[in-house]
Amino acid sequence: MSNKVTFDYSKASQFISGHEVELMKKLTLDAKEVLVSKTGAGNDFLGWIDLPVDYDKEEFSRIKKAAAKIQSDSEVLLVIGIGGSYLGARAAIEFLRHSFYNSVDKSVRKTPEIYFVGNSLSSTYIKHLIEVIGDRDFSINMISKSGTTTEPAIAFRVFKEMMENKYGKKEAAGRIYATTDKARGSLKNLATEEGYESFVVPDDVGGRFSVLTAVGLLPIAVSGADIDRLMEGAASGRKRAMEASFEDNDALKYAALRNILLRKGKTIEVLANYEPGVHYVSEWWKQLYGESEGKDQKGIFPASVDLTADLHSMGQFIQDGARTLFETVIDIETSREEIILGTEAVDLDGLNYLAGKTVDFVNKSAMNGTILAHTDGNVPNLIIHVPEVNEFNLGELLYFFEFACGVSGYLLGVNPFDQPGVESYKKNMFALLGKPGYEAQREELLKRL
Ligand SMILES: O=P(O)(O)OC[C@H]1O[C@](O)(CO)[C@@H](O)[C@@H]1O
Repeated sequence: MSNKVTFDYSKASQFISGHEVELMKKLTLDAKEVLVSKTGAGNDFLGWIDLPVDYDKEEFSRIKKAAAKIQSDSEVLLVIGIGGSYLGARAAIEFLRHSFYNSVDKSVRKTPEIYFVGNSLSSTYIKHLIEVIGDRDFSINMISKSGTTTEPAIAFRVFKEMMENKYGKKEAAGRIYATTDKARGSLKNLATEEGYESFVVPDDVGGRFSVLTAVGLLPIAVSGADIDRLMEGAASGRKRAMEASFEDNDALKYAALRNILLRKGKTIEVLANYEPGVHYVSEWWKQLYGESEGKDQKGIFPASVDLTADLHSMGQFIQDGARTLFETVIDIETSREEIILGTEAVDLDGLNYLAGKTVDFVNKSAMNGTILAHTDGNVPNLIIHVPEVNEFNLGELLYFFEFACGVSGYLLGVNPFDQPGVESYKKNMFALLGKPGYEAQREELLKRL
């Protein structure tokens, strides 16, 4: 067992031969060169590559100070944001902290409850969250790179009003933290006008690559996780991705393997986990790969399953449905907690054969059995081994996925750093809402409804 996050395609050997990897190696190394020399499409959005070793130290220490203040004066933190301004923080907190973070006793958690909002337009969700906050002290971290995204802007309007009613405008301003562009956008203007403490999403870091900026770091720090170790892990992931030869370079091999499989008709990648705490890492990964690669009528559709739960729902399809899938399993090698099964005097549930074994042994047996079953069902299985759950390993894992994504996008022949397709629904929504400037589209759409 390695003490690093590693990529393993040994279980896919019946689907991919050595010479295919050899042929893809050259293309992959070329794609890596395009990425690191910053000569490819979207090269003005490559600030994430060096972030783990070259970040704003002054801002990093302000993030820690702000986190300490929120921990000391708030029972609840609201994190308002969507997509890349939401998923990284949630992924990290759910991965690193208690499975029942918000409901476990404060003496165990020791930090504020953290709720995410502004990632839907549900008035029910917002109203219920207002009830959860009740009359407790709270702070807001409003996150939007553009500063104009509708979902978080709507939530912010509601919770800003709630906060100003509770504390008055001046004290409320001291409880609102804005993470946005350094100069542009309505959120930046509002923050300057109202005097909110502000953190920057660098111009050259796109939303889905921003988890290691203040976007992710402030909420993660409030949760009590160690952001220094997170950055150290990412720096280690960066060193390996930038410097290792192809044979020792897990990020490059992952990019190569998924593109070999795509060219064999495997157009869907299912990211599978066996730990509920990994669920939001998959959600973050789906945006990373979906927005980066799904364009020009190309790409691998990123899907995810939480196992073993989904073996009892989606398992049938993975085993036996259309053979357009490959699976990438995130294997958390060492469970954070251990439960040893006891012996029953009368073996009514028939589980005495497992007495003395750990629940994680059962989980790993399910995982290993499933990898073989799905492989037998002609679903190539790739595996990412994570030795244990900690900040360092998460940093390595996040960077591994980001670097592989950039390389994979260039292998596919797309610009991995834009997302033109997300504008279409926005235009229609603005037209239907009656936003000034959208009058002509509104008439057209109303006729079609
Ligand atoms: O941080 P912002 O500008 O609110 O954007 C949130 C998300 O919305 C998108 O722009 C898509 O509309 C994503 O790329 C981004 O992560």
